[in-house]
Parts: sequence; structure tokens; C-alpha cells
Amino acid sequence: MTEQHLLTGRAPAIAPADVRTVACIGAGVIGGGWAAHFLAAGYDVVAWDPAPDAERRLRDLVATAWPALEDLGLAERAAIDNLTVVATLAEAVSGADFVQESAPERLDTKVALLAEIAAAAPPGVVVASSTSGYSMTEMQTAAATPERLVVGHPFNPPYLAPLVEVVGGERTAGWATEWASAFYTEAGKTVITMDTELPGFIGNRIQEAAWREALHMVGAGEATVAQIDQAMTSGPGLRWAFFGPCLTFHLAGGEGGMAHMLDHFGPALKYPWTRLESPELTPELRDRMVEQTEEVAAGRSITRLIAQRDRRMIAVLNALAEVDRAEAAEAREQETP
Ligand SMILES: NC(=O)C1=CN([C@@H]2O[C@H](COP(=O)(O)OP(=O)(O)OC[C@H]3O[C@@H](n4cnc5c(N)ncnc54)[C@H](O)[C@@H]3O)[C@@H](O)[C@H]2O)C=CC1
Ligand SMILES: C[N+](C)(C)CC(=O)CC(=O)[O-]
Repeated sequence: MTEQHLLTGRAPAIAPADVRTVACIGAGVIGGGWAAHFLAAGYDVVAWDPAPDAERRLRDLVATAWPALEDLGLAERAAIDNLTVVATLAEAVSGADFVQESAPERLDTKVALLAEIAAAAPPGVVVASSTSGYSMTEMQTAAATPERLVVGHPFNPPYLAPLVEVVGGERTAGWATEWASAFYTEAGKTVITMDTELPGFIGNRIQEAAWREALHMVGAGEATVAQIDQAMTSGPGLRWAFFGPCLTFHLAGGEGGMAHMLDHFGPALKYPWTRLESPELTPELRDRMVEQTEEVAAGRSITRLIAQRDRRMIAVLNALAEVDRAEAAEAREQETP
């Protein structure tokens, strides 16, 4: 890799598989969760956070998460001792092969911080923001090397929820988005690489549609928080752990699948069930839904999908029941004098 390339930032400094050191800038709920994930995946982690109690909070978070991560299986050389907390941002990024930013969700903070990181990190080192919804285009405006900045949006906790949504901004180089997706995959994450910027990305847009509806119902006295959470955990949420909303509704159509589901329940989209603007269910949208759902079904018949769904629901229900029994037994032990 020529020096010129490195200086111009037109190429990554290191191959994703050769990363050894990850810098975590911002070590709160998410930054700390990222640190735990990268430590368990066998990386050295160098963290910086301006809060006076940040190191204590970070080490507490990692220590609390570590037993679960050991149960899941640690990577070779994984160790809590591979965590270093430093006193300055420059120290944290100076030797980093990758940087994960997890500062507060304020655009002015992100713009200033990403500019500072981009000025201090070695050329060609990719920098990802954990932002929940800002576009990299609006966050990279002050960075001198915007080409290496991407969004790498996790789900809480990053050491257990596998998804990370990756998308670049208008000034992000294609290699940086590709590099970030390859690195997160190497680091054990499930990666969705988005082709276009979309506020809130994918997972948050879906869950925040439900969140807005929940706030409406609670605000209007139509449902309680308890009813809403029960409705989701005992209903749709149970299925979404393994079949997303589209494949789930493919089965709502019975043998007719998504096509029948749309024909049968399509008109219901117009019912005032939700305050959200319902899309026009055009023939094009119908055909696209059917086509893409069939792709996800990947040739599995409705019967086979029903069997897979039921097997997984039973597994999740049994796992939840097992945890409930264990916690009930622990509670009884604690009550026993
Ligand atoms: N909490 C969540 O469920 C999720 C949060 N995120 C995103 O992760 C980012 C961080 O959110 P949380 O960890 O929840 O917030 P948090 O408030 O728990 O942690 C933020 C940390 O950033 C530190 N900080 C403040 N100013 C800073 C600066 N200028 N430079 C570096 N660090 C700074 C704070 O001391 C704090 O420790 C946000 O962009 C958020 O949208 C993404 C997915 C889920
Ligand atoms: C509440 N939140 C928008 C910060 C949540 C996320 O961004 C993802 C998640 O972990 O649900």
C-alpha cells in the first residue's frame, strides 16, 4: 500500500482480518457494550471517555457481562485484561486499527467528535459511529478525512444483540463501507450494509413505529404499558426472534402465502388501526412483497416454514420457562431462612 494512498486515505490501513486493536470513544451503555464485545472477540480495546467515573462504569459493565460472554464462548486470547482506559482521545486512537464512536446522540457533539477522531486516528483507519439515526453525511461535515467515516449502528447490548447496520455518507469512500462490513463480520456481528442513507436505518424505523404507536395508546388511555409489553412479548415479539415481520405474515396467508395475505388483509391497511400513514398497496408493492418474501422463504414450503416456526417458538418458550424456573428457585432459596 503506497504512502500516498495512506496519506490520501484512499485505502484502508489494514485488512479487516488483521485488526488487533479497537478504540472505543465514549464508554457508556453502548460504548461499554462494544468494548465487552470486542474484548470477548479477542481484540485489544483502548477506551476513552471524558466522564470522571467512566473507567469505573466501563470496567463494571465489562465485568458484569463477562460470565455471559464466557458461556457464549470467548475467542482465543480474549481477556478482560486486554482493556486499557486512557486519559486522552488521541492516546486512544493513535494505535487503533478501528475506531467505534459512542458519544451522546447530539449532532453537534458527533460532528465535533468525529472531526477530532478523524484528525487524530492514523490514515486509512475506519471510524464508525454508533449513532441511532443521524446520517453520516450530516456528521462528517467537519472531518478532514470524511472518506473513512461510516455508521456502524448496534443494538443494545452490542455484546449479545448481533445486528450492526452499516452505511456510509455522501463523502464516505466505498472501500470504507466495505471494510467496516467485513470487519464487523470478522468480529462476529450480523451485518446489514445499507445502499442508501435512511434516518434511523432499518431496525430502529421498524421498532420506533411500534414505539410511537405505544406512546399514542398510553397517551390516549387506550392501553397500559403492561398491556403493550405483554402484547409484544407474548405475540409478535416471540416470533420476531427468528422470523421477521414479512416471513411471519407469509404464514398468515396459509398455503397462499404472502400473495394471499396481501389480498386478504391488504384492505385492512386502510383501517384506522394506526396513526401512521399507510402506504398505498399498489400492484407493484404487492408483487415486490411477494417476490422478496419468496426469496427469504428460499424454496421452503408453508408447511416446512410452519414446522420451523413452531419448533423455534417452542424452543424460545422452553428457554424462557427454564429461566423463569431457575429464577423462581433462586428466589425461594433467598427467602429460605
Ligand atoms: N442506548 C442504546 O440503547 C443505544 C444507543 N446507541 C447510540 O450510541 C451512542 C451512545 O449512546 P449511549 O451509550 O446510550 O449513551 P450514554 O449516555 O450511556 O453514553 C455516552 C457516553 O459518552 C460520553 N461522552 C460525552 N461526551 C463525549 C465526547 N465528546 N466524546 C466522547 N464521549 C463522550 C459520556 O461520558 C458517556 O459515558 C448514541 O449515539 C446512541 O444513539 C445505539 C444503539 C442503542
Ligand atoms: C432507543 N434507541 C433508539 C437508542 C435504540 C437503538 O438505537 C437500538 C436498540 O438497541 O434498540
